[in-house]
Amino acid sequence: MTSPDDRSDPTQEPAIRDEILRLRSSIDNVDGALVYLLAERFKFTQRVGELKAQGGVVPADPLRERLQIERLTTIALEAGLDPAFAEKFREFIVSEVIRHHERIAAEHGRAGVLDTYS
Ligand SMILES: C=C(O[C@@H]1C=C(C(=O)O)C=C[C@H]1O)C(=O)O
Repeated sequence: MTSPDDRSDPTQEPAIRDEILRLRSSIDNVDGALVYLLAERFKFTQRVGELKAQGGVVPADPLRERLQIERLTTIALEAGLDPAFAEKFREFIVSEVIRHHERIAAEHGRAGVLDTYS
């Protein structure tokens, strides 16, 4: 099977080129897995957002986030990943989730107003 990276030929030296292309194929697999995992994570957080809106719970949960940071810092250190990078990545995703939850809460609020007057 060809990978999109086969079109980008990094060098004429066959041994080096072949290893880079093999590595890129594995990188493509990891990137694909990350996208699938993120899609699954957003499905779960979407449902949490709906439940929070129903239950009148605010979107952000700083205590839960502190526990996530502690846990992910430990895992990053064990895995040999820079924990500062792991935290930047977590924060990037969670801030997007909170934006989604704010939107769900606003929509829920509007639906509530419509219910009241319908
Ligand atoms: C998903 C939640 O809402 C927010 C998003 C979080 C996340 O994406 O992991 C964690 C805590 C909250 O700030 C939650 O409370 O579990």
